[in-house]
Amino acid sequence: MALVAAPAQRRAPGDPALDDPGAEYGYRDEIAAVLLSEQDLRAKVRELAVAVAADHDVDTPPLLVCVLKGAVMFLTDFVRAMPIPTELEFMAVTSYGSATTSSGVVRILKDLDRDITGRRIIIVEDIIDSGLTLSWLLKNLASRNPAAIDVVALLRKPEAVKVDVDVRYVGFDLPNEFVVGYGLDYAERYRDLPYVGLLGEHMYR
Ligand SMILES: O=P(O)(O)OC[C@H]1O[C@H](OP(=O)(O)OP(=O)(O)O)[C@H](O)[C@@H]1O
Ligand code: HPA
Ligand SMILES: [Mg+2]
Repeated sequence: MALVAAPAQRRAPGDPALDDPGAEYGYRDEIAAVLLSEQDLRAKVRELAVAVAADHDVDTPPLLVCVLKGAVMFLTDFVRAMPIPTELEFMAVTSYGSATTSSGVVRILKDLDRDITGRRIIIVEDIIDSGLTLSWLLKNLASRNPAAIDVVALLRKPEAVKVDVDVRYVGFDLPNEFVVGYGLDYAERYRDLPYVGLLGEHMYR
C-alpha cells in the first residue's frame, strides 16, 4: 500500500500565509497540517466496510471489538457503512497516556462484557504504531477461544512497527509522525477533530 505523503507545507504557530486547520475547532496554532480529510476518511471507511463484509456471512454476524478510546470514531462510521449485521463489544486499553511514544505496557481499563468463545471476532483499531497494543490484544483475545480473529485498522505506520502483527484490512499507511484527530489523541485532546492531522511539534517537544 502506498504511503500517504507527508505534507510539504506545515503551518508554524502564527503563520499568516497558511490556513490554520485547528482554528475552527478551538485548537488555534496547534495543528501543523491535515493529512487525511473528512472526505478521504469517509471514502476509505466505506471501502473497508464493504471489503470486510464481503468476507463474512450475513447469517453469522461478526462480533466487532472496538479498541477504546482511539477507535471510537472509526467504529461508529464503519458499522454504519457495513452492509451486513454486526454485534458490538468495547474494550478499553491504554499504553500511551500523555506521551507520543508507547510506554510498552498495555493496561486494560475496561474488559469485554461477554464470553467470546466460538465467535468470529473483528478487532477494530484506529492505528498500528509500534504494534505492541495489537500484538498484546491478539494474544489476550485468542486465549478466550474465539472461532477466528481478524483485524481492521484504519491507520498504520510501517516505519514504526516493532512487533509484526497479521492485519487483514488496513486503511492508510502513514509516515512516522505523531497524528491526532478522528479519535486519536495527545494527552486526551484532539479526538474531536473530524480529520487526521499532524500535531505541531511545538505542542509536545
Ligand atoms: O501500536 P501501538 O504503538 O501500540 O499504538 C497503537 C495504540 O495506541 C493508541 O492507544 P492509547 O494507548 O493512546 O489509548 P487511547 O486509544 O485511549 O488513546 C491507539 O489508539 C492504539 O490503540
Ligand atoms: O500517532 C499517534 N497519534 C495518537 N495516538 C497514537 N497512538 C499510537 N500512535 C499514535
Ligand atoms: Mg491515545
